[in-house]
Amino acid sequence: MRRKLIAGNWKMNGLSRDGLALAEALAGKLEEARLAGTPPSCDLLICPPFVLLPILRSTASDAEIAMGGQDCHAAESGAHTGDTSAAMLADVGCSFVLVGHSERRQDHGERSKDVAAKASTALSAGLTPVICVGETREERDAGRALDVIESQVRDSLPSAGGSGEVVLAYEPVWAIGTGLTATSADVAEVHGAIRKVLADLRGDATAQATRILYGGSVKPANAAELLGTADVDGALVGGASLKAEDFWAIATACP
Ligand SMILES: O=C[C@H](O)COP(=O)(O)O
Repeated sequence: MRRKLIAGNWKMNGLSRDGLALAEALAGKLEEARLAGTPPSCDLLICPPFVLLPILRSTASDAEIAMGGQDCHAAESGAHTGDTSAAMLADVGCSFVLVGHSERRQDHGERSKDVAAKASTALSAGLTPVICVGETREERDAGRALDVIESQVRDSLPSAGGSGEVVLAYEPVWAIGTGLTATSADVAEVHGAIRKVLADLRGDATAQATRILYGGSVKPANAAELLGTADVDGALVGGASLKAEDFWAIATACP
């Protein structure tokens, strides 16, 4: 049984006071729910901007909210101005890191082989990489969505020698921040295809144990349907993760 994971990607939003207020509001909701004997049935993860991680560390860890970075470098350390290593993320309390988000692929020219290298370094640092994949509108309209996603999964997974949990996140690029979402049928088809690739590469047991998240305009209003879709093991939430009420409503929509 895969426990659902609701992950908030705050992207490049919020100053320290905003981040702290958001984390504290979430922690408060969790505490209330635990005291009432109704804790959410999912794991919670927040991925704030790098500079907020040390500031949020104790609030997150006291509330048992996992923290993740939004990216890491593929190298362990060295002359990489402006970059952050996986070990640095672990050092400030992260247990996850997003890799290969479409905004990184678009804005920074990251290719799947770069994503695989980052995922591999993340595993070595003891982090769980959340490997993001997804097709563009043009690719879907051309009937190439499944091919594109399958090849992104194959090429973005760390080498088979790497051990440790990975999480996959399917985010159709055209659904990110647009208010558009894939239909449940499309999501089920893509998630099923991703699980098949995982089974092919890593075997059935690993494929069945691996969480595959959906991302792209997940909101309180559509969360229950998306989270109830076959092979959907959680959500990677952007805009709606910036409001504690909305993120909490998504978390509590987990079946
Ligand atoms: O990482 C999160 C995704 O890019 C989804 O963002 P969104 O929920 O604002 O569409």
